[in-house]
Amino acid sequence: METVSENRCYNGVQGVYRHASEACGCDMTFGLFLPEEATLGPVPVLWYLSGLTCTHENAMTKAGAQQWAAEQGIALVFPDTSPRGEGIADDPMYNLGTGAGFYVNATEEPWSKNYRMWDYIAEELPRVLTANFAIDAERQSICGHSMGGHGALTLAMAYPERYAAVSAFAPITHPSQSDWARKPIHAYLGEGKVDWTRHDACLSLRANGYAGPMLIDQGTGDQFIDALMPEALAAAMTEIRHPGFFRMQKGYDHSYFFISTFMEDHVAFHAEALYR
Ligand SMILES: N[C@@H](CCC(=O)N[C@@H](CSC=O)C(=O)NCC(=O)O)C(=O)O
Repeated sequence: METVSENRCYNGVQGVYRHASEACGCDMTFGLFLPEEATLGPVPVLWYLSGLTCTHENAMTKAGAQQWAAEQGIALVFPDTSPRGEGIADDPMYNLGTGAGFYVNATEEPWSKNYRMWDYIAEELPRVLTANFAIDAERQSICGHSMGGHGALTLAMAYPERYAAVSAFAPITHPSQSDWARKPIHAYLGEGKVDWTRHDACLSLRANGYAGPMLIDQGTGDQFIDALMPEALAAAMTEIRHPGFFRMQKGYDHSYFFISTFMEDHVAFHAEALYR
């Protein structure tokens, strides 16, 4: 593993690292914030899954999460959103290919060789983190934004024993019905072949339930709200009587100004679940 950079940050270290990924068949870069407590022993970790067009860098530099994670003694991991680089399949559309892995294991050509973001996030990167850093694999929690909110919700619902809690900022809630997500997920997994109970949070919630803590923030001024379908997740949560928090935040859009405004709440929410 290669250290790309390390900067002191809120008494901890904000690092960027690169490693050869087996799951994605290429080098992958991720950001990792380690609080001061990591110098004494393994610390809990909060995953942040980013949205369309993002690299590991967007949330790391714009979400303002480190100060709250430092207060709680929690590590933050900022993975990339897709495999990328020379020889990796891509598409001119911003919601397919580079920056748009949608947290699935592609089965269709030309994507299946590299686009295995589900395995990368659920299997490979956790191993890399615990082998190289003071991270406690028994205390993980997960959040995300937009496409990353979809990833966080579906992974948390698939592995309820692994993640202490889930939260999302403006998640794509119902990808089987969303103009943003249906087409790319069909490209990766094949139209008519998608197990939507695994890759659609609303359908997963209805099919399998989810007992963990859940916090959703959605801006009322979000320019992409039609594709995100917050009403679908609110309905699914209500139907299964999930005791989660679903907050419509007046006037907020889809940007990192929205995310950074509510990041303190999300980190505190995960800390409560991780230290329970
Ligand atoms: N290219 C599109 C949308 C780009 C965009 O808004 N991306 C969001 C995530 S959207 C859902 O997954 C984002 O986080 N961008 C990075 C950032 O730093 O803001 C367009 O331009 O309309």
